Amino acid sequence: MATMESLIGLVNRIQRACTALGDYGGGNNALSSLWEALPSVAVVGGQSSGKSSVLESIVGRDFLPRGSGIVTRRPLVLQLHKTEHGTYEYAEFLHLTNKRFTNFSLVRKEIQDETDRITGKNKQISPVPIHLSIFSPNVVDLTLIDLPGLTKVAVEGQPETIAEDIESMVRSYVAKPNCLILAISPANQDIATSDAIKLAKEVDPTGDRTFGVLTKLDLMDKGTNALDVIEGRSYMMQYPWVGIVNRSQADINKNVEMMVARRKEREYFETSPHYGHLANKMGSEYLAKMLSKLLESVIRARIPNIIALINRSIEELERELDQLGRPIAIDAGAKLYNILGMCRAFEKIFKEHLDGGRPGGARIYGIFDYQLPGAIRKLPFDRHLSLESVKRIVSQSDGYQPHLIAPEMGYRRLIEGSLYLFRGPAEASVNAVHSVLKELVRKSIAETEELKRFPSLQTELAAAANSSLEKFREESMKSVLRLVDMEASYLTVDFFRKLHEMDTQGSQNTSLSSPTTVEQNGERQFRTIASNVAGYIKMVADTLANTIPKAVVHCQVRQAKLALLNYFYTQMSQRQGKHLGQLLDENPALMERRLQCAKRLELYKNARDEIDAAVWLG
Ligand SMILES: Nc1nc2c(ncn2[C@@H]2O[C@H](COP(=O)(O)OP(=O)(O)OP(=O)(O)O)[C@@H](O)[C@H]2O)c(=O)[nH]1
Repeated sequence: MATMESLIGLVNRIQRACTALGDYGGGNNALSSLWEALPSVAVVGGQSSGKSSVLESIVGRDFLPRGSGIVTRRPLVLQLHKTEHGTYEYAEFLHLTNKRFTNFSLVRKEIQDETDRITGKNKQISPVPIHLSIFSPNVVDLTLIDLPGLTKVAVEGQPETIAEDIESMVRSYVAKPNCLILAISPANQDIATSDAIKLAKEVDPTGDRTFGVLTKLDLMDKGTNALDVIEGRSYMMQYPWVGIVNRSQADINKNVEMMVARRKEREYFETSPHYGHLANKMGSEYLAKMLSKLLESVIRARIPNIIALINRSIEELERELDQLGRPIAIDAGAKLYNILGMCRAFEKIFKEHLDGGRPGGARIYGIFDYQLPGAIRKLPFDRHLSLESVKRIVSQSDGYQPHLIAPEMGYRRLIEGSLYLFRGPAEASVNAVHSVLKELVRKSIAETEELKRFPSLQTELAAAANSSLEKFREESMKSVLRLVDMEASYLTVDFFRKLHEMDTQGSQNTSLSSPTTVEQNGERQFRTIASNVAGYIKMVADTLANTIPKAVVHCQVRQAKLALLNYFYTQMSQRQGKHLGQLLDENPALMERRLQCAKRLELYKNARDEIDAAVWLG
């Protein structure tokens, strides 16, 4: 397995990549978090407990912002890289790649500026970490996360909820099972009041991953010492407590060098009557080495889980990318190819609706089987052929000369008037089929998976299809009305010949029946006319009930199947790449999702390669 440097360095590299791609754990990503699986050391403590001093002492440099109230307002991921003895020290920020800081007071300023860039000057906090790498021969390979101090009260400019906000941010780090907790408590306060220990007890009740550090031993009241805590009698932890003596505020004000401070700290423990026997296990240098060894062993133990998470995430991300579809190619030819491919996918679904593979087409045939016959049956022929109406129309048609035999003109007027009524059902059939076809276009677009990514193409495709359907409808309307008009333009003579024969026969029988008055004769003749016309209309109705569907299917349904997008295809083939690209503008949220998935997939694949390489380095 890899050496300590390569494993911690490996995790450092993966952590930096995670943050760069927006994965800094905390569950605020819809995507799984690799960060959360990476072991890290979170530095937790109450305000002014000495966190920053411990960090600076471990690094051996003055580089953290200081001040009253809350200074640390964003997590600072501090990645320490041990370099060859004698090499110069420098720092780099993830957000300022290729810029090396050798002046560490500028590092402090950059931390302040970068903090303000996200949180603004109003002392808010933010969970977005700042990544700072320090390369120095005076450090060990180690990653520490400096978190805002667990504060008690808001100061000027901070929201009342600042204490809860900080605690929930700190919790989002320390609650992770892969996170080691460096709990900083000042020795000059009762350990029972330590904010850090209280929180650690909650998230790590067995103390498996809590590391106790006691600062400010030099500030304890004369005649007192912290041996009860340090030797585990006050609060037993899995790992032994480490005592620290950092620079006092006076030392800081005097700019006492960190290296000098480290030496003073060593001397403090070596000469201490209380801690002399523990001197080799006290102080910030020992703490750093021990933390580094502990972090390396935790990483080593977690590598299999990390690899499993990475492989699982790669599969999930590749599956999602397949669903989201790959980015469309740049050149016009590829764009046109993609567009035509999606149009054909749409047409296939549309035809399946019409031909029975999908449910839509049955509605069209329902129009011919139920709606059209029903509409014809409801036509007001009774009213049009009432005795009164027949009398009126026949008389009007005769003019001053009553008809001699059969009221030819009367018949024509009655039939024409009746036939005109068929226009309604004929038009209604055309419009009903048009509505169904439009609805099938809408449904088919919605059912075409490939189109989901391209709202503009969907809109353009729907407009083109509906425009074609409109043309087909106009054509169909002309055809069906022509069918109705044809019935009026030439009456079927045979029908009336047969009627005449039946009438002649009927009148012979009638002469034998009881005598009637002129009035009754006249009425009977009008009833006969009405009945004859009704019979003719029935014959026409039966004919139209068959011919109208034929015309509608021919002009609308068949055309929709054969030529719905012909005009659209012609337009597309004449469009330039730019216009084609406009059709392929994807839903921005979907593009963003694909981008995030692609970046996260790249991160996981790189991490897998890094881990494979580290494991091979052995
Ligand atoms: N004498 C002495 N002073 C210390 C020690 N550790 C920290 N201090 C002083 O305590 C004050 C707070 O130290 P910091 O390191 O800023 O504490 P902090 O927890 O980082 O503070 P915030 O991040 O601002 O909450 C500073 O004035 C330090 O000089 C120590 O071991 N001994």
